[in-house]
Amino acid sequence: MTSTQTWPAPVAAGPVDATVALPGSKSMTNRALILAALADGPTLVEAPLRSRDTLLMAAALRALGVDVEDEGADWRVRPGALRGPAAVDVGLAGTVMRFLPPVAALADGEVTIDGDPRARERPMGPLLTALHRLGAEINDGGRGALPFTVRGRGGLAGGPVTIDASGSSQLVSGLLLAAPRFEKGVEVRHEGPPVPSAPHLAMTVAMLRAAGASVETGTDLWRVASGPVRGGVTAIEPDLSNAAQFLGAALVTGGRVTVPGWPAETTQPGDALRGLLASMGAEVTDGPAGLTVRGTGGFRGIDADLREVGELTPVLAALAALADSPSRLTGIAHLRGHETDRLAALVAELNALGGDARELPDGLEIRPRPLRGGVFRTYDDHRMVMAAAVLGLAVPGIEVENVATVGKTLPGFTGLWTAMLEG
Ligand SMILES: O=C(O)C1=C[C@@H](OP(=O)(O)O)[C@@H](O)[C@H](O)C1
Ligand SMILES: C=C(OP(=O)(O)O)C(=O)O
Repeated sequence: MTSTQTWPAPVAAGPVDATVALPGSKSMTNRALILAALADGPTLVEAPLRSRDTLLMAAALRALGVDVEDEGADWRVRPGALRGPAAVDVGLAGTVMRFLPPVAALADGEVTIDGDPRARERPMGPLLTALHRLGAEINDGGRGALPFTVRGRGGLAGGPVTIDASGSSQLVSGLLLAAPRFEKGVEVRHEGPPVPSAPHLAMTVAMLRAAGASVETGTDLWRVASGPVRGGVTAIEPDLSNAAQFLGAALVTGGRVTVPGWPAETTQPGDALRGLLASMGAEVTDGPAGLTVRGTGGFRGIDADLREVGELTPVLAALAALADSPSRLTGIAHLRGHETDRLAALVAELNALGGDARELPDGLEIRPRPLRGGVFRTYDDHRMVMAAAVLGLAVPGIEVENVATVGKTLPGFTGLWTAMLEG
């Protein structure tokens, strides 16, 4: 997925004025696929995201015996008897590497699971230990990381388990999503520093309940009863985290961007953009046309705890570098285990353009300074491409390395970006 050519991030010629329709949510699409694979009948997944992360999930489920077929813009999923032998490639998708192994443990046969070199470094051990305690046989050579083999026996006992999910909420979501199919369901208790990404855990619970599962929650506690998973129709919302760079463009250029189809109620963390961009000085309005963000001229930095919405950090950091006052983004130590060490990558790339960013133990401090053009490295991280594009609106001469890596969640990004700038 790498290319040696860079992408010249376009400078905004003036205030943007655009409506940007966004493809489906990665997080909802990959949860919908897992639940559909475990259901007792077919599911129509409406308006799913088609990107590297979701195509890898679809391929992984097909390898286990699930039928995932295009039906126009939708996906029709027909569950089958889960079976190995199978080889699964998770790429660099956290959702695939954490949601698929519990499903593999329900299969009959061996499932080998591997991914990109960086995926082998992302937090995984607590999930493997938990699965082992719940009755799975996994051979990971003692590494607690990819690659590993799940020796599925056609079912899993389940029951109570304690896990340290401070490295990633997905370690919990993975256990919960497959749990209706465990013989005893599951009771997951978290022990350790705080679990990040609370909205994503709420999304897991909401989507399980919508599929008919019985879920109880407490503080750092989730209980899913054993029982059937219903098929039917699951509509995927637009990806609100992928709205960040487009709405941010309104702020940077003093323009206006509308995202149609913004849900009135949602568990997506991107919904927090409304408050975050407003506190930077944007005017945010909700109407029949969608969510509109208007930049009113200059904009200020923020002091924000992003623990719940960590995936918004790269774009917010780019905005912070262009703001009128300093920013502190905290609660995000776990971003060191994302697609790349995002704290280190953002500091390195902002400072290479003349910026003043530094790492905090759990975040970033960014002081706006005049920036210059240069090559912006993206570390196989889709959100580094998005951050670079935001900077490029105001800073001439930014050349984005390996722009294709944005296809992890938004393959049409450069087209959408150019169309937004053209109005
Ligand atoms: O469950 C999910 O769909 C996600 C959870 C979050 O992971 P972490 O809790 O590891 O940050 C988020 O950053 C990721 O983009 C998607
Ligand atoms: C952290 C992210 O992805 P993943 O699902 O791979 O964890 C992200 O999309 O910002």
